[in-house]
Amino acid sequence: MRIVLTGGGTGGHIYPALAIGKRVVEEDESSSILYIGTPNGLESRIVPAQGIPFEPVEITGFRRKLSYDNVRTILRFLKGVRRSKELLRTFKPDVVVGTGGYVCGPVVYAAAKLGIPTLIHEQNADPGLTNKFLARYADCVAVSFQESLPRFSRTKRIVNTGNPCATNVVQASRDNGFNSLGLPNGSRIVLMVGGSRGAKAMNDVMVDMVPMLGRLPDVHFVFVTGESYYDGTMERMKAVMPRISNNIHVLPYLHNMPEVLGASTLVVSRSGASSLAEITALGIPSILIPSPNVTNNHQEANARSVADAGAAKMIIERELSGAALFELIYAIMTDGQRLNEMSTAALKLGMPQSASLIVNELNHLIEKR
Ligand SMILES: CC(=O)N[C@H]1[C@@H](OP(=O)(O)OP(=O)(O)OC[C@H]2O[C@@H](n3ccc(=O)[nH]c3=O)[C@H](O)[C@@H]2O)O[C@H](CO)[C@@H](O)[C@@H]1O
Repeated sequence: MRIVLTGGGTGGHIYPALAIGKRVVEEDESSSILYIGTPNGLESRIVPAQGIPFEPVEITGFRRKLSYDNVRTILRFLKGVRRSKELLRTFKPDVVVGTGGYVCGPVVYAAAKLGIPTLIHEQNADPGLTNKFLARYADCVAVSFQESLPRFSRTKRIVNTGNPCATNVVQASRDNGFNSLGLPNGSRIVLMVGGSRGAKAMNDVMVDMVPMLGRLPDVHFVFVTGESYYDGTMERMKAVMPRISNNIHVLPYLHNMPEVLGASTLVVSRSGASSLAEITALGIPSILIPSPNVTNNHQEANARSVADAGAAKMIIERELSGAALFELIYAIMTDGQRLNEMSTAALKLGMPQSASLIVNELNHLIEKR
């Protein structure tokens, strides 16, 4: 298969695209991938580092209010469409896949106008602006949450495929997760992580909880602060407890997140779409603290969907405190039946086969052409 992937801005748009590319190559080694992204976005570093050919297209986003910048954005969009058409005519893909972010706009639109089959993937329960615009041009919209199906009514085909990041985590080794933390297999782990960049509000609460954690002596707490917050958080923890106990493990970032997730009993997390797909695919009970700093508060919609199914408890950031979070962790970790019930509910939502479902859709689109 010759496939163009496009998506960018945050890891939340890039990792699903890469997971789809990985599955395409697993199914057919002779496949060729071209990734089209913005020249300065995160994708311009992540994608070439994985050995995938990358071509840039300049684009900026629309402002939600009427402004002169929007005129410039439209002109840049049209230029982006011309550039995308050149790249597509040269690469001659069988199919084009967009996973959200502004850059998808010109690329998927250009592909549709050239008659190349297109699929867009929406990660969030509340769809993004670019995907809403592209939905009427794409041949297929793949969503990750059941409740976003009605949000794409003017689409040729719509399917719930889940988020392909889920496929990566179920392939990972749980034993490696314990080993990498230096813990015996089967240790009970509470993993707390504030998304790919860390979250100050969650780090503040980690510090507040340090003196309380002795109440759960058989539990290991793995606190992931985010690279930029690590030094400050460590300093504050040491001020509270000069010799941090052996059951507290503080790390700036986890490069083997799928393995550590596999080893975790409970996860306390932001509710970014990929994180939720990973947690549910593994059937891990969770406490979700949505980031209030995202468009349309979409992390709360993501979290609500998982909490309503009984797989998670949600705490709104303004109601977050060390004491409140610890009481909830304590209640869940000391109630085996509740852990089992939450785990079963999470597994029901999880879609570990997501990447194959999407690649099947791509094969259908190509056959139909
Ligand atoms: C702040 C922000 O705008 N977040 C948005 C961003 O997600 P953002 O990229 O912040 O978060 P996601 O939860 O979607 O993805 C994070 C990814 O990073 C990985 N990870 C994280 C920490 C770590 O130490 N190691 C590691 O590997 C996770 O396993 C996951 O695969 O795009 C998502 C998809 O549109 C949205 O739902 C989020 O609301």
